[in-house]
Amino acid sequence: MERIMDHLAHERSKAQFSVEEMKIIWAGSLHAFQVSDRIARLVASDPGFRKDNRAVLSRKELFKSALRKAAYVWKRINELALSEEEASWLRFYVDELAYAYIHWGMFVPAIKGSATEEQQQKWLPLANNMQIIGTYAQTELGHGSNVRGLETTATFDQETDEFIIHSPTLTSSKWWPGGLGKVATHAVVYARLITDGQDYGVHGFLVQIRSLDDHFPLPGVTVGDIGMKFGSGAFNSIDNGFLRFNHVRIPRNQMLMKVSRVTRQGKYVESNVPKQLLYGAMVYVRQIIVADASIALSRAVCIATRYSAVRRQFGPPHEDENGKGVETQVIDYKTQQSRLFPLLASAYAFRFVGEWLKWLYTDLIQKLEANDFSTLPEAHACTAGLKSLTTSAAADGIKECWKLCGGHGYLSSSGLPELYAAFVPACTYEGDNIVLLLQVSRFLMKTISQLQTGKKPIGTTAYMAHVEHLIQCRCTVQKAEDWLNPSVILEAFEARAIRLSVACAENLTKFATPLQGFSELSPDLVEAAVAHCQLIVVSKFIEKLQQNIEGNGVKQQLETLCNIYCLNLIHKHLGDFLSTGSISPKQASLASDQLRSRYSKLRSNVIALVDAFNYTDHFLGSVLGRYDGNVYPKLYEEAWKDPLNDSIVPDGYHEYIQPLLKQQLQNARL
Ligand SMILES: CCCCC/C=C\C/C=C\C/C=C\CCCCC(=O)SCCNC(=O)CCNC(=O)[C@H](O)C(C)(C)COP(=O)(O)OP(=O)(O)OC[C@H]1O[C@@H](n2cnc3c(N)ncnc32)[C@H](O)[C@@H]1OP(=O)(O)O
Ligand SMILES: Cc1cc2nc3c(=O)[nH]c(=O)nc-3n(C[C@H](O)[C@H](O)[C@H](O)COP(=O)(O)OP(=O)(O)OC[C@H]3O[C@@H](n4cnc5c(N)ncnc54)[C@H](O)[C@@H]3O)c2cc1C
Repeated sequence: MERIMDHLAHERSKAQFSVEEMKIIWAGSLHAFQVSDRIARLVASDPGFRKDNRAVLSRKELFKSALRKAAYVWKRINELALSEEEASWLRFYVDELAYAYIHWGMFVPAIKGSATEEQQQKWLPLANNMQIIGTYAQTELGHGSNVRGLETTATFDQETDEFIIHSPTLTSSKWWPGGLGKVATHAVVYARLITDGQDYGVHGFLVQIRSLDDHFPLPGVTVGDIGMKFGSGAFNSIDNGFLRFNHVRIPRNQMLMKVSRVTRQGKYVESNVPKQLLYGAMVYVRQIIVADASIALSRAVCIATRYSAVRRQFGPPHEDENGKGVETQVIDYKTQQSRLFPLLASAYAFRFVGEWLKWLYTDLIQKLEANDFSTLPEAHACTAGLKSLTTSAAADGIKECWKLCGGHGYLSSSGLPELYAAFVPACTYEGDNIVLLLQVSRFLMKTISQLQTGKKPIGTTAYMAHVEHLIQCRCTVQKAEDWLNPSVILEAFEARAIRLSVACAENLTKFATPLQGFSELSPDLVEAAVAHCQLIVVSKFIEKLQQNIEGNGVKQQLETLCNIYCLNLIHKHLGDFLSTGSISPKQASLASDQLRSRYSKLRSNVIALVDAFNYTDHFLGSVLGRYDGNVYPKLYEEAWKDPLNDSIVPDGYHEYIQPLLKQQLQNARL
């Protein structure tokens, strides 16, 4: 036991940089670090937030436990008079999915984004004080990605000055909204607005669905839970629900009227803001999900890295600090490094691009307030594309981390199966990842076509202004060290991205209609979108390194991580880089040489680099990822806690095992 604890301490002593300074870089600022650190400790030390083994709880127990914690969170927020920032850290570290995620993450933002000032004044205090609990009811049984295809109707009745909300078919039943099944009292419902016999498409409506007295559904409302989801704990603490309306009436002023409104006379009036602002809550949440992807991936990487330093298999006998013969730490196997270190680098890369995206979103909101809608298409493309890229990579990365831990990774007590099950739906919710990449490609094709009209591309597409150079430039790498030059890396990624996009644009012209072309070429368009999004991540990582980064050795570690992130992408997408002529086979081979050498450089720092995430053992929830590396005794202890070990002889022995054994013994004696 002592030996293992000493082992991680030895790993930490090898770090070539200041972990405390890196913690601040990871958190984003000294202030962010201090607040999150304080709240993380507060949560970890409060028995009310203890994490039971969720995998062994029944659905009802799990759900009730999430309700209890959500209520306790609210109590502590009020008792401690926490600020909004502190409250969201508290919810984050409690780490139990519950209705509050949708209430705060989607219901409140939808009201803020789509309601008029007057409507906000009425509804926000109710929501902020939790006098009502809301959900976001957009998806239907028959329609998820295709929002324009939603079937629920909101028909204006001029006589009573009301909208009649109705589910005309089974497929129009709302299906999936979190917190809807058993908790929410209200919902922002997306429905087709019909007035004067005309269908004006999908709009948002605030609808009360349950009584605030006895919690029963209101007349005309049928509501329930959609059933168990993948993974034993994970998302099953949330009541994703179904919802059907039978001519439910709401006052006219419960239509969210910032984008357009219906007058007392039933006239549909558009405002001067683009209709896409109705989708504002999705842009907001996609941006948060990118940050969430870096957190989910970094949790898994932290577990796999610490465990890989503890776990020993094979190898020439080494001597430990006490001169005792020991096997090789699995982290020293080059295969382990080539699977693990790019994930560590990705966690950092996603953190920085998430930080930038938060800035882009804040900037968008400021511009929207000043009636400047010019950056909305780019914000949509960036949030959609980066949500897709980072969640797909994080979900795959978490799964890889579990395999990196061998058999023990498959145990619930490793924390990895639940982390995976809880995170993998991020590839689907808030927009299916492929559908979102197709949105990015549409934006890219539009940008390329506008180049011919002389319109200057801005923001993340600014590189497209150099199309002529990027189409024909040759990569200048001659030796492996040349790959450490950021401008060389950037140009290779820009060349690959633009060449894939231009090829798509040229191929699209070969089809009878753009629609047909988009359909036939969609796999290529998705690849072009991925290349563009990877370029954004790469360029934001490089930009981060150009900032003033303080702390002993911190910048050097980030440079190594950035190199690993970029070179590993080249390695993984070699087909793209070679087929577009962005690099040559010889340069590809030099990139691989450089990548190997970066792994060696990083090796002695990896434990400290995961320590910089500053995750408490409570938050990590993993025996394998414990800070002290005391894995084996704790695994043994956890095994004893399994309900099957409550009794020596299992329930069922007398019914099923004993008679069987007896019968077989008798048969043998005969
Ligand atoms: C909730 C808390 C979050 C915190 C996260 C943290 C932790 C996570 C933990 C737990 C998470 C818990 C819960 C998860 C919640 C999940 C909630 C949901 O899933 S809500 C439902 C989300 N649904 C979708 O995302 C549907 C996806 N589909 C769409 O978004 C759209 O329909 C579309 C595919 C993008 C558009 O298709 P279409 O081609 O029909 O486009 P139009 O509608 O005609 O649009 C035309 C025009 O508008 C542009 N545009 C589209 N979307 C947007 C947008 N959001 N913003 C700005 N602009 C947009 C589009 O590009 C077109 O432009 P143009 O080409 O110029 O005409
Ligand atoms: C855990 C979880 C929580 C959720 N929470 C909420 C919530 O709170 N509120 C809410 O309203 N919704 C919620 N959703 C629903 C979610 O937003 C939808 O599932 C999502 O938008 C995808 O839609 P879909 O399920 O209809 O998939 P589909 O669109 O049916 O996708 C199925 C397949 O078709 C492909 N596909 C679809 N369209 C195209 C296309 N045009 N081109 C190429 N391929 C295509 C997709 O790539 C995918 O492979 C939640 C979902 C999950 C899993």
